[in-house]
Amino acid sequence: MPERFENSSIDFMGNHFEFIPFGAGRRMCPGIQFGLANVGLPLAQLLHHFEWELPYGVNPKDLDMTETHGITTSKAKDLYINATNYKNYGEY
Ligand code: HEM
Repeated sequence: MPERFENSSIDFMGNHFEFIPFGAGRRMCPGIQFGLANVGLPLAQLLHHFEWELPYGVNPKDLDMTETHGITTSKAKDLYINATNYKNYGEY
């Protein structure tokens, strides 16, 4: 639920312990800027170049968003989505 941080003053720079993806304190991740660039840029490219849709007949309300717990949190059930190149829509 990333939207829980909307309109919130909580940041990820190690000052608020409810959200520390890069750790905190003197052993905090030194690769934070490199890491952020390598999340933001590929994500922006994927969103820019593809149309993303659920497979035919799948209702968004039926998506199982159950999480598993480990070193990182991930979805318990795989998410299947169709990526269509924007070129097929004749936009470029
Ligand atoms: C989105 C990407 C990344 C995430 C989420 C991440 C997260 C973390 C976390 C949680 C820690 C432990 C901090 C602590 O103990 O308080 C850490 C440590 C570290 N990270 Fe990253 N990291 C990322 C990318 C990178 C990159 C790109 C580099 C190097 C180019 C890097 C290098 C390091 C190093 C060397 C440490 C150990 C720091 C120490 O123990 O003093 N990380 N990282």
